[in-house]
Amino acid sequence: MRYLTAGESHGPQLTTILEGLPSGLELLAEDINTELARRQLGYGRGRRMQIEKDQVQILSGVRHAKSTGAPIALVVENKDWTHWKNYMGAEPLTKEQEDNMKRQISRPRPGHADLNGAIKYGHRDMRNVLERSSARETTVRVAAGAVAKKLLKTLGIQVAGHVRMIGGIESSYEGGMSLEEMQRVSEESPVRSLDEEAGKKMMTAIDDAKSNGDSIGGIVEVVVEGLPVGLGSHVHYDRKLDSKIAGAIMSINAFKGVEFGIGFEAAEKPGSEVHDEIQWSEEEGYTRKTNRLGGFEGGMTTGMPIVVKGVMKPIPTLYKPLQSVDIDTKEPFSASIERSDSCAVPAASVVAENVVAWEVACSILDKFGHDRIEEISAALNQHRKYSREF
Ligand SMILES: Cc1cc2nc3c(=O)[nH]c(=O)nc-3n(C[C@H](O)[C@H](O)[C@H](O)COP(=O)(O)O)c2cc1C
Ligand SMILES: C=C(O[C@@H]1CC(C(=O)O)=C[C@@H](OP(=O)(O)O)[C@H]1O)C(=O)O
Repeated sequence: MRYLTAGESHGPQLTTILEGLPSGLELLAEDINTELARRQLGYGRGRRMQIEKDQVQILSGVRHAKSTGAPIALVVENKDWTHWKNYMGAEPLTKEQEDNMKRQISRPRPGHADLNGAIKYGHRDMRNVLERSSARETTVRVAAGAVAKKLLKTLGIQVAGHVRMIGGIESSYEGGMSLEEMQRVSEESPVRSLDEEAGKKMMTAIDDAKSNGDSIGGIVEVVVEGLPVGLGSHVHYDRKLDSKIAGAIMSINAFKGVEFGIGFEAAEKPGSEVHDEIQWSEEEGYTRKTNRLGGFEGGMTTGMPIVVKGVMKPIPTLYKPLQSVDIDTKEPFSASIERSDSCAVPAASVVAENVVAWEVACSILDKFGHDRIEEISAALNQHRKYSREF
C-alpha cells in the first residue's frame, strides 16, 4: 500500500489517495472520523481546534461500506478556509489583493521550515512554505492510518497509544494493561496519561508554560499487539520493519527521536539485562520471557508487542518571542504570533498510533497478499499455526 497527501493548512481541504488496500474490508466514514476526532483533542491546543471539526468524505474505492480494491480518495475540509480565501486561492492575485498583501511573511520563525524552505524553493513569501509544513497535514495521515487500523483490527491486531511524558513529568505506567484498557484510560485523561496524578501535573506544566509564553514537548508511546512472527525482514536494510516505523514516527512534525523497548537505556546495561530469553509452549508457541527489545529482533517482529516511543520537541511558535532576521530588510526582529498550540503531545500520540498502524498494515500485506481480505486472513491464520508448531 502507499499513499500521498496534498493540501495546505489554510487551503480549502486536505486530500489523500490510498492505493493497494485489498477488497472486502468493511469501512465506514465513522471508522475514520473517530480517529480524526481523537487527534483534535488534548490539553494545550490553540484556538484553531475550536474552528475545525474534522470529518472525512470517502470519494472513491468504497462501495456499500466495503473496499473494492480500487484507490481510495479521502478528503477533509478546512473550516478555516473561509477566513483565508483571499490569501490562499489558486487563481492570480487581483490588483487590490496585491496592494494589500498584509499576510505576506518575510520573517522566518525559529524551529519551523520557513527559512530553509524559502531558500530551497525561492519563496520571498514564506507562507508558501509554512502552509504545507504545518502539522495540519497530519489530519489526512491519520485518515490513512485509520484505514490501516481497521484492516489490522479485522485481522486481530490492535494498536493503542498514550503519553509517557510532558515537560519532564513522567507517567509511571509499568505495563500489564490490555490494549482496550489502555485506550479507554488514556482517552479519559485530557493529556492521554495512564497515570492520573502525573496527568494533573502535566496539565499544570502546560498551563505554566503557556502563561510564561513558552511551550513544552514530551514522549508518546505506541503499542501493537496480536502480531505474527516475521513481519519485516533481516535480508535488506530497506525491508526492516523497525526502521520503517522509526522513519514514520520521525516524519511527524516536531518529532526528534525514536526508541523501541528500553531503547537508549540499552547503552548503560549489560547484555544479560537487555536481551529477551526465548521460551516455547503448545498454546502460545515461541514467546520471550521479557520484551525489553520492544518486539523486534533482526528487523522482524518477534510476535511480542511492538513498543515504540517518540520524542516531540516543544512547539516552536512561542508567545515569548525568539530572535530572527527579516529576509527583506535583514534587520533582526522578535517574532510575533497570532495563535499557536502550547503543547500538542497528546494529539501527536494519536498521529503516532496511526502512522505506526500504516507501516504494520503494509508489512502484513507484503507478507500475506494484497488482493482480498479473506485470502489475507486465511494466510495469516495459517502462518500463526505454522509458527506455533515450528
Ligand atoms: C499535532 C501537532 C500540532 C502542532 N501544532 C503546532 C502549533 O500550533 N504551532 C507550532 O509552531 N508548531 C506546531 N507543531 C509543530 C510544527 O509543525 C513543527 O515543529 C514544524 O513543522 C517544524 O518541523 P520539525 O519540528 O519537524 O523540524 C505541531 C505539531 C504537531 C504534530
Ligand atoms: C491545524 C492544526 O494544527 C496546526 C499546526 C500548526 C503547525 O505549525 O504545525 C500550527 C497551528 O495552526 P494555525 O496557525 O492555523 O493555528 C495548529 O493549529 C491541526 O492539527 O489540525
